[in-house]
Amino acid sequence: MATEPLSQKEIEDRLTELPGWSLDGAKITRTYRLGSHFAATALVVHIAQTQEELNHHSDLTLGYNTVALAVNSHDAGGAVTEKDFELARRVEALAPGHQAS
Ligand SMILES: C[C@H](O)[C@H](O)[C@H]1CNC2=NC(N)=NC(=O)C2=N1
Repeated sequence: MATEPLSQKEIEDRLTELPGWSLDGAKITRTYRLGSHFAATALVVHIAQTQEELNHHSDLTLGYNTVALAVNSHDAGGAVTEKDFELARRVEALAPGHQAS
């Protein structure tokens, strides 16, 4: 079930498959660096579309040329679930198209 809390080991195992992602407190996080503020803003819009499709939403932070995500599952009491990793994988798949690193 995608909304079951994952164990620490399950989280760590999944993070090994997601370079750049880490566990920060109770959320999985990643910061992308872009070539400009406009490029970072465009990535935010694309991520927002994806989050709406998944009905799963991160805390998105737009910097000068960075986009940071931090996510866990409210419906699971703030635990990390498979839905968080589904979002992370979808963002990892779309980020290269934005020349995000
Ligand atoms: C009512 C709505 O479907 C739920 O609140 C969705 C929306 N987006 C969500 N986002 C996150 N990160 N966790 C959730 O549990 C969640 N649930």
